[in-house]
Amino acid sequence: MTNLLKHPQVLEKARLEIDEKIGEDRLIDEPDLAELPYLQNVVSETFRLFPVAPLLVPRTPTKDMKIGGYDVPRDTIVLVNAWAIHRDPKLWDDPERFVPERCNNVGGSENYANKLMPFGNGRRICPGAGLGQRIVTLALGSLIQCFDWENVKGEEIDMTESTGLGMHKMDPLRAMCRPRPIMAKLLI
Ligand code: HEM
Repeated sequence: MTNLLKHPQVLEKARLEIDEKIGEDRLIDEPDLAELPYLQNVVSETFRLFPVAPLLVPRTPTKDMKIGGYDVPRDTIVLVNAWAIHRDPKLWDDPERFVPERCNNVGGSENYANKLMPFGNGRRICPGAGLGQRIVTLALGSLIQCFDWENVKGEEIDMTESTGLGMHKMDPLRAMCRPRPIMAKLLI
């Protein structure tokens, strides 16, 4: 939601997609997500720039090994910096910019699994990845479908990130929302 308020043109595009595909007669539901590729891209691009677990989960190799040319003795604590990989200019064009369109190729020919890893990667990848991605997308889609959103007048959105194992905003988001007509239609 913070990224959407920072980029109103993205919010508008996501709202148009929802209005066109779902309409005003019913609420967005889980099976609809397949028909909402732009909304999915918004979530993927948010996970790229702001991965929930920026260092994934610490792992330790069970035997001596080489990783990326470095000798790593067994039992070493290995951290994968997904945050840095997600912002590596060798992997992404203009990596600091929030551009959901760049995620159009997820699942396509480009090997996203090796560079977009908000749920980790390989054998120990998050088993709840599909569920987690769907829940976040459905929650965001519902907020967009049901409310008009805008910044609190006169307030700049502070994007400073917290430190720690999980990433959240230092300064919680404050935003204004107004119910859209669909709310009156469905609730009354
Ligand atoms: C947006 C939601 C979620 C995010 C961002 C997320 C992220 C992650 C990450 C980064 C890891 C570590 C992967 C690695 O070390 O390479 C992980 C592991 C794990 N996640 Fe999730 N997760 C989410 C939702 C869920 C849900 C809904 C479940 C269960 C229903 C779940 C269950 C697990 C379990 C059991 C592991 C440990 C896997 C292992 O070590 O083999 N996660 N998750």
